[in-house]
Amino acid sequence: MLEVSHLTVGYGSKPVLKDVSFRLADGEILAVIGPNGAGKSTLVRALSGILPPQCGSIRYNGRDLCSLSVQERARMIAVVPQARNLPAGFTAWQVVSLGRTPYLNWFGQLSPADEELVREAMRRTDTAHLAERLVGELSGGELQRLLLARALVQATPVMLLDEPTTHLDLQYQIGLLNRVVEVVRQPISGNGNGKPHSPAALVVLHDLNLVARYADRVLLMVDGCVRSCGTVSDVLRPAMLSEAFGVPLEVMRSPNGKYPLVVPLMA
Ligand SMILES: Nc1ncnc2c1ncn2[C@@H]1O[C@H](COP(=O)(O)OP(=O)(O)OP(=O)(O)O)[C@@H](O)[C@H]1O
Repeated sequence: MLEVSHLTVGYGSKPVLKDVSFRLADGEILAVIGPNGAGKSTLVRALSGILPPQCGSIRYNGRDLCSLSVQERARMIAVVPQARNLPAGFTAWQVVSLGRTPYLNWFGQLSPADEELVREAMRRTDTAHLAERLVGELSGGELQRLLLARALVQATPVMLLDEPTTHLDLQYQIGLLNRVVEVVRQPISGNGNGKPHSPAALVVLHDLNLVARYADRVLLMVDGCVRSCGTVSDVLRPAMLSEAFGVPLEVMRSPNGKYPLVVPLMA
């Protein structure tokens, strides 16, 4: 269980996240939504350890993440970032292999088991055919899938994904989120003790209909604060969403009746 309590974080002394609290259970997908500038990426940066808390705490199973070494944290939290400053001269295989860095011995070489994990993650993310390609030659969508593969081989109990569908076409958006669901429900082992472990996934998403389809719970942020946190039907309410996003929105049922469908009301 990841527990964020009364977290206040900022750049310099000015707080951006203010008194943010929520929980994320193992095997759960929590979608973080909110308007531009609400603090979603700042939350990902804080959870990944880039920004230290000004107040409050971030704990996993009671352990304060701020007390961990860089290597310990890398075994705890994997990030699929929005920015892709990947070294252009690396092959796709090398980039995915970097996910095993926190587990490598002093010589820094992948074991046959590590290589098998890399192959499995590349199969699962439909990137196996790219293994020998240089990342500088790949499309945004291909890079996004590689970054998911890298996070998978890191085999951490918590995964943070910051707008992972941004550069993907509709087919790959659905494919990527299906894979996140698959990993959360049927994880791969590789965390050193050989036991598969269901990670918790926090996913920043802008598309509210993908949120409705894929999230177990939703965290709505406005102006650095938690406006609402709960199930999809608790949070995807027309009045609350319209106020948060500043446009009138209606929430209907999808044609198959299974999911809420968020529709902007155009004048
Ligand atoms: N490096 C930085 N230095 C100073 N302020 C920053 C920095 N990065 C973000 N901010 C500010 O923090 C606030 C929250 O930004 P953040 O990127 O977390 O929002 P967001 O919800 O992820 O937005 P978006 O949906 O546009 O990606 C904004 O006011 C932004 O200007």
